[in-house]
Amino acid sequence: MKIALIAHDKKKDDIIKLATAYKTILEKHELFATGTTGKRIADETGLNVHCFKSGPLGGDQQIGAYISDNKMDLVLFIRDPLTAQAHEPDISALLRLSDVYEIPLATNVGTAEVLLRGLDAGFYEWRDFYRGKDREELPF
Ligand SMILES: O=C(CO)COP(=O)(O)O
Repeated sequence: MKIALIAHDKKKDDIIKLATAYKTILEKHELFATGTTGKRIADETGLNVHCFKSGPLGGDQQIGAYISDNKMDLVLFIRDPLTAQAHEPDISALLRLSDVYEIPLATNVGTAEVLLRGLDAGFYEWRDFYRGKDREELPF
């Protein structure tokens, strides 16, 4: 599965803890991230992460493009709900596209843990079926 990992600045320590705790699950998958989040995860956990641009410079949009191309299976976006973000429209667009394409999306660590455990238990095997199919072939 292709997994996107994103965290706002005040949540970066939380996503490092999450990635460390679930490293044995995450390392079985292909990991993507916005720039700063991805660099920290790679440096601090040793996981292999493909880094897009930093979020404020277009990284959220790049992940959104992957979703719309049916090339992302899961989004773990640990958001900071208490700080205004200059690139809020990009964030909203990413969340919206996750919903448009029915991609499982966590916006906090609690949900991210449930999704990672569900992933490891095989709950997302339906994504293997739909990945690579054209938009017209999808059921939504
Ligand atoms: O701002 C972000 C997501 O909206 C995260 O971007 P960085 O990982 O580059 O800090």
